[in-house]
Amino acid sequence: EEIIEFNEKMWEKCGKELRGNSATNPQLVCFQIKKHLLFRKMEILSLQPFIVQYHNLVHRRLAKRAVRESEVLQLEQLKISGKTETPEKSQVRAANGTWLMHTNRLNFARIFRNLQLNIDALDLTTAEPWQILSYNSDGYYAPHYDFLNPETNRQLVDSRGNRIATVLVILQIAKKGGTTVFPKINLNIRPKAGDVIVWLNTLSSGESDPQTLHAACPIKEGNKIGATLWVHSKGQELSLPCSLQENVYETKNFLQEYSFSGQ
Ligand SMILES: O=C(O)CCC(=O)C(=O)O
Ligand SMILES: [Fe+2]
Repeated sequence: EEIIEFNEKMWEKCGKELRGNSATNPQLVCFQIKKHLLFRKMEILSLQPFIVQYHNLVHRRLAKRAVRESEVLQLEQLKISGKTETPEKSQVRAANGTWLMHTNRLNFARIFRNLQLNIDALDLTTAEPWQILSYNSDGYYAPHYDFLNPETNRQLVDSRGNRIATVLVILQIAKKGGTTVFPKINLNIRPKAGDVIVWLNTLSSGESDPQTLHAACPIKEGNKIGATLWVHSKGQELSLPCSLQENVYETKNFLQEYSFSGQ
């Protein structure tokens, strides 16, 4: 991910939750999605960039189990490598992290299948392994773009395309702080455990969308755990809605991939 220069001012929007207003922007609505006799709530937080929040997509109990599974994982990882004795500390990210194959662990596999069933506009198998992030007190993820710089990630981008979308599963929220902030569009999301935030990283031209700059705000109290899938474009350019003007998918029409009823 492309890290931009770190700057404390970027945390300015981290305080209270910031959302668009559907009274002034009628496109910011909440849909009931019907799927397999279940209803899901999908709320549009922003159209450009396209950002949605699925409410309670992952059952509380499953989220808890995945947290427990990830704790064991991190211990295993420490033992295996034998050198990562302290949490990864860097200027850009102060969190513990680990990679995990999509379906290698029972509960993450369940979550993966659940996501794939519900987010059917994206082929999640193109995603990099789960990136599990555990933020302790004072932990954060500095403002960055998930979209890769093709110059410095040539091999990955050439073989799998770029990271068109990010799927962030909130497994546990911090007591205070730890919101997901998009400072350039005045969005500061305080999700619940079990919520899933999905956004597209590109403009309809396929270029990186500069408005997708985002961060995990510093944790003030408690411990936040999230699991990210960075979804690559390869093989699904044609399954995304297209624009007649350009030979690329049209993110504004992404919505039409969903079947929904009412508001
Ligand atoms: O934890 C968050 O709120 C943000 C995580 C993130 O930006 C990422 O995984 O790319
Ligand atoms: Fe990110």
